Amino acid sequence: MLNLEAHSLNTLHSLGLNFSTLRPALAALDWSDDARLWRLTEVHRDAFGLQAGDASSVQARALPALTQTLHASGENLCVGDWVLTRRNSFGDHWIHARATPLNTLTRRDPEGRRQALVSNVDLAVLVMGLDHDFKLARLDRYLVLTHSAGVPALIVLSKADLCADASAKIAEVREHLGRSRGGLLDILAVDGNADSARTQLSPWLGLGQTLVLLGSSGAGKSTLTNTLCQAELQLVGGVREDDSRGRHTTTSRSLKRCVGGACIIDTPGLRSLQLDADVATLRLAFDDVGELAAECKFRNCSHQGEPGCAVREALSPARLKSFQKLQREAARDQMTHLDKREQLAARKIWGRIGNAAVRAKRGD
Ligand SMILES: Nc1nc2c(ncn2[C@@H]2O[C@H](COP(=O)(O)OP(=O)(O)OP(=O)(O)O)[C@@H](O)[C@H]2O)c(=O)[nH]1
Ligand SMILES: [Zn+2]
Repeated sequence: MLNLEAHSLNTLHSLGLNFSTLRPALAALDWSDDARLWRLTEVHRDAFGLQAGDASSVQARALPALTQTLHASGENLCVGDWVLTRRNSFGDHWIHARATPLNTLTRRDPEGRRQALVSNVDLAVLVMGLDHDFKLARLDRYLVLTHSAGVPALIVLSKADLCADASAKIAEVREHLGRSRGGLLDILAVDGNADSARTQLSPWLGLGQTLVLLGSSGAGKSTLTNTLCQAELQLVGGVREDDSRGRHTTTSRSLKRCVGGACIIDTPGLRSLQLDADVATLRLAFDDVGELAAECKFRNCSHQGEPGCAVREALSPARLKSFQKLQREAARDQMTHLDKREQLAARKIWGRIGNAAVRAKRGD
């Protein structure tokens, strides 16, 4: 039975609980034997950090039965989840249930397995530095991630204090994204160390909101988190001067409460973001391509050079390149094991033919 008297709604709201939308998922859980509701705020190797509405926090482990059930459906516990625990006779907390999340940002790990990064978020803040970190193709990729999860996104260009003309950079991003909407709310340029960053982001920092900061290592996520929380909560790492790459200071996702009342999940910089989006999802995320494609001369236009291609005409070449790259990735991920073996075999044959041709030319 849903036992929320024990957890004052107000305090749970301060942890980001949206009770009206999450109620069905919570009601479906096993609340027997004094189960307690927590928000999962940290993921460690074999334990989870949990916070309750009254600001108490504990370390807990997940019951193998829960982990296995989630695993079977390609899911895993992640920061942002709402979970129930019970204590055993030693007083240890064990997670036995998880409320089905309202949304989950998911990627594929290097082995191709689905990996939930964060769940139940209201806004994804895509942080990109106005130094060597600035890459439009990365934004395209992150926007597919957020769009396919149904999470609105805000682009925050950090290190504006190091950039001679931050407004021009905002304009560059706007031009690149063209008429794409894709759940993008705004584009800001901030100095992550300055109080003004807090003011700029204040419309999104209200009580009950959960924000997740995403971006590469050294982009300035922890710096911004500290400013938004007005405290030195996160270790801030240096950037290697030669390439502005960060040092991966943040090693796990964790949830902080910021001054305006919102909760902020800072994530470690992702070295690679392999999307978990199929070709159809990708088309939805690139709504600008879909819209323009309707105006192409040929209905099955591949936008690779056909005459009368509205996509090539109106879309920025860099955005089209992103779309085509991500489309190839999605198609490859969608291939069956057998398809992949066949493709590999074909590549080997072409490789051998190529080598033979080279040898013949050299007269070996
Ligand atoms: N001048 C300036 N420096 C910044 C700004 N934001 C971050 N930095 C610096 O950039 C470096 C990396 O910042 P972090 O906040 O640790 O980057 P991160 O994205 O959290 O990196 P990971 O934890 O590795 O994912 C630090 O030396 C910061 O001081 C900014 O807006 N202006
Ligand atoms: Zn076309």
